[in-house]
Amino acid sequence: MPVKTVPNERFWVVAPNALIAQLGSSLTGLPTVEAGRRLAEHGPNTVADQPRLQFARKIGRRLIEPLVAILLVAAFVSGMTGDWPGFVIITGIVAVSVGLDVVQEHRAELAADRLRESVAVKASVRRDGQVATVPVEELVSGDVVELAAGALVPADGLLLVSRGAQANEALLTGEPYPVSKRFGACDAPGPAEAFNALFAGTAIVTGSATMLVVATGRATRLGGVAVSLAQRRPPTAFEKGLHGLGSLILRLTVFLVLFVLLAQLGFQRPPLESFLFAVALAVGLTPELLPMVTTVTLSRGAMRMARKRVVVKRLAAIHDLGAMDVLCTDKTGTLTEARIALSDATGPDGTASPRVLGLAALNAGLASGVPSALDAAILKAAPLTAGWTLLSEAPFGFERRRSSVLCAGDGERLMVVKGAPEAVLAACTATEDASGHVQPMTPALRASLLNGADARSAEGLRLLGVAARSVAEGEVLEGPESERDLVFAGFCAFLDPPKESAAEAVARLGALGVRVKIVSGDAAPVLLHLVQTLSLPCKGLLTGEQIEALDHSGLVARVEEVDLYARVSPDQKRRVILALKERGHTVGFIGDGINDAPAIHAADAGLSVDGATEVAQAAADLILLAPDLGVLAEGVEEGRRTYANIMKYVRMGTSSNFGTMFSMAVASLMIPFLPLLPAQILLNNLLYDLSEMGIPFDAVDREDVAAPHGWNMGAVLRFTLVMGPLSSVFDLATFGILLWGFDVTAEAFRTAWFVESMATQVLVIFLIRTQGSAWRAARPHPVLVATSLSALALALALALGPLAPLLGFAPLPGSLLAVIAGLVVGYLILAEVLKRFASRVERV
Ligand SMILES: Nc1ncnc2c1ncn2[C@@H]1O[C@H](COP(=O)(O)OP(=O)(O)OP(=O)(O)O)[C@@H](O)[C@H]1O
Ligand SMILES: [Mg+2]
Repeated sequence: MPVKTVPNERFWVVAPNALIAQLGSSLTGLPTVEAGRRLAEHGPNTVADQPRLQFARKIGRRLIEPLVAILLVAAFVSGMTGDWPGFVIITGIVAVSVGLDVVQEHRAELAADRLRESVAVKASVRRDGQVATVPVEELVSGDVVELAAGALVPADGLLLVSRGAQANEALLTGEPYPVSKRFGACDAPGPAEAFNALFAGTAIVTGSATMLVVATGRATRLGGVAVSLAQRRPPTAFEKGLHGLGSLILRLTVFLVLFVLLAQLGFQRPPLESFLFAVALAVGLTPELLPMVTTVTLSRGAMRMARKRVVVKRLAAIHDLGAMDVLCTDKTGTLTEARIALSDATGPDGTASPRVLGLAALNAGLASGVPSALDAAILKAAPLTAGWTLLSEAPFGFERRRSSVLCAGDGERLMVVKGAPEAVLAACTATEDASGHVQPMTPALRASLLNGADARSAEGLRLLGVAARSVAEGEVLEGPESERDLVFAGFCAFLDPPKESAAEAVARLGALGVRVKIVSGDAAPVLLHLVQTLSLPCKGLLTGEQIEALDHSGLVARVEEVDLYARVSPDQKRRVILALKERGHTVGFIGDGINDAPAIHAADAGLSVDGATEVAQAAADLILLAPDLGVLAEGVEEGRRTYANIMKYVRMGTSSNFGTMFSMAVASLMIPFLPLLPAQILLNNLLYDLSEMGIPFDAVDREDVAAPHGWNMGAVLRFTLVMGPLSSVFDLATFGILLWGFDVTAEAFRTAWFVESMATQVLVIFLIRTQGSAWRAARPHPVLVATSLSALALALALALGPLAPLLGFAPLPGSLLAVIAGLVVGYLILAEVLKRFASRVERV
């Protein structure tokens, strides 16, 4: 039977039964075979490109980069004019550098993708009449999926059942507040008003739902566009810095190259050769390996973090982790064991009360959706009494901090509410103790009950208030407004032991220059008790109420000295993060709940843990497979390591490489022939690039990981202004000695200079890679040693070996080689001395 799998654009106006029939499905879902067939026909439920396409696109993008395009033109011109060695070298260089770059980068990205897949989101779907868990990519239209609070909606679809479901559709409509989703007929003109439909990219924040999948992948409303928009983040300070440096180099290059070209033409040199020389200079000046070095370094960082059980979802977040100087965390699971157990249930008079526990169990057991940790603890202590049925419910909400059920059993109808003590007490008009003694609620009584709750919280117990009232036959639970006139029954108290290892982890982070702040929905006394038990170095306290009274600038003024935030709502968590960012901090946030997602998203480094709610995991950049703050300290060090290695490449590029190309430009104006042929410059550049392929693997110094760092343009410039000229001075000295000391031919001049500049450029990495004494630093990684030394050996072999005449090189006398060796050693000694001066301001 052919099924129409792309139905009506406005699918929500179609009656559910008709839509199910149209999609060839049923209430029990699709057969697995049929789902497989549809998956093969319509493709996976994803908006990302296939890897092969990405690869082709990457190569294409490289080839149209201006410099590469110019090189290809240059190769063509060389070929036309019969300069075959030039043609071969130029095309060879383009092929090798584009190839190396793309292959390395692509491999790195694939590896990172594989890691990411290990935390990919799964969906609960009805197949063959049973609920199965499949990766969201395998969903097809006609599937029937179950969605619980905290789930991301995996596709566009029609609601078949809603159990108090509310969705956050900010991505679709821009509306930040959750909207109610209900089953029923709807003739809304657009998706924003379609209360009976759910859309991919939005999230269920309360309640749960069953959905018939109507559209998947690119066929969804948000399709490719909005998803990628949502994933695009503003660049980090480091990325902006690199970009700024890139455009500075580009401008310098354009200036230098135009100047050289005009001067050459002014001297009436052959135009084609002058043009090629200028192009080669431009190629030599560009840090073309920077994207590759960045990606490979980051992806190696991601691999190493994976070994420590941290999955990196967004590669650049490793930098943010390294630059992070404030880490905000929620409490449960990171600072506590998250083994929540019921301690006791007491009536208003403080005596043990089985009735409170029974009511709490009704509330916890009858509520639909996944039970929360607190619910699970209640049900473990007191299983749900048989004979009660759920009539309706108002699921838990983090702003309201209460959850209610309306249920029937034992010949009566009851509304049972539980939640944060103050939130429950606010809706109570009386109290009732175990013996049935009812007392009207007075402000004094409420205050004394709250005081009692605070006192117990101060012992580290987590408290929930429980209240109920009987409900008349006709009355329904219409949502939070119905939670009124309640009779307070008592408290349930829970234990959640502090994690011993947390104290050490916080201390380690502190030693790395990362300040830890706790941002929790729990009550202030609980936080204070925790801080005391673990002796955490946290001071100051703000509660959600106090934050509510502050505007943004008021909060910005307070966040610096306050480390504890209690009873904060999801939006207030986000506000705290934004305020800290405004103070110039690089902020991390770690959390696992629906309530943490906005803050995770707002943070520079958003962190979550395995098993956290989907929305939290989706918002996170990094996911800890074990909820342990300790590995985070290692992640921070890893982030700083990648930064240090990328900076090695940047420093090399801006100083030694830049100096060499600069002196080449100057020399070309002072001598009657080209100091290096265009093809030789390109070869020089290619070998130099090869020598640096090992940088991402290199070890870094202790000092590089000791403190947070950010991009520092001043430091980069200072380093360049000291080290660049040093390299130029030695090049020009070589140039003088060659011309006046040895009176060499043009070919020998080029050979000598090629050898000298290769040796200085390649070897100086062993000095620049550390800011301390080269011989006392962490040992260079064998890969770096191998790439550097083999690039140098290859350079010497090409310049002095049998292929030399083909490349335009000539043999050199031994005395000249000895002089060159002396110059190289002199340069390295001076570089080692001057680098300290050059990088002094870099530690700020
Ligand atoms: N299932 C529930 N039913 C009723 N009330 C609840 C429920 N879950 C949480 N609450 C109330 O809402 C408050 C805030 O929730 P919760 O403590 O989970 O926030 P949080 O910010 O995630 O805390 P933490 O920092 O401990 O992770 C709780 O202290 C409790 O009073
Ligand atoms: Mg939490």
